[in-house]
Amino acid sequence: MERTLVLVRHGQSEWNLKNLFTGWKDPGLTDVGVKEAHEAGRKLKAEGITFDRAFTSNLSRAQKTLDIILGELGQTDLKVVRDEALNERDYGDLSGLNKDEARVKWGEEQVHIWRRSYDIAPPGGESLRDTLARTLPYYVREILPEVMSGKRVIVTAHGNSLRALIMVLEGHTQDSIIAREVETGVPMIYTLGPDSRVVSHREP
Ligand SMILES: O=C(O)[C@H](O)COP(=O)(O)O
Repeated sequence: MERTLVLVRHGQSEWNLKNLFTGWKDPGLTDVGVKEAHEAGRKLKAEGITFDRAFTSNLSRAQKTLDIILGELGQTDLKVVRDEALNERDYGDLSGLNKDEARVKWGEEQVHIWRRSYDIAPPGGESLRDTLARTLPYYVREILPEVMSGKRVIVTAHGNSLRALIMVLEGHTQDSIIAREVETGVPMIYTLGPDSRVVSHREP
């Protein structure tokens, strides 16, 4: 049985372009972000992949990315499930601040720890562990059963909500997840085995 799960980080957002911490804030896609989403859809089409189920967050950049991908696949009628469990990591007090200015204020190392560590939360926000604590139960409860029943599933979400899921899917440790970057608009195609573990992963 085919068990396909595709994860896509939204295309470039207005705040990615401005280099601002975004988290639960809701900026739209830039023109580049829209292009990246079309490109993601075209890549999936070239792979011959269509979907039976689609999940996204409560934030417009991920929703719009999904709409564009489904448009490229001729699947605009597919029902989309939106849930804040898939939202970006809450960046707390950093939300809206410039990432370079934050490095000047708090130092390169501290900002990197807030952005990439597993268990150190930015002030007033969520660590990756906190993010995992909401994305993983949602994945197990809502998404995984669909994949395991042979439905082809797409999830469009965010750099850190996806890093949380990827940590489990790719079997990263708290150390190895630090270096796992997720690019905007690049489809990550996973095939799962009968025990729900990943047997293959590619990024066309
Ligand atoms: O929320 C944000 O600012 C970005 O989408 C992801 O941020 P990061 O690259 O700092 O993890």
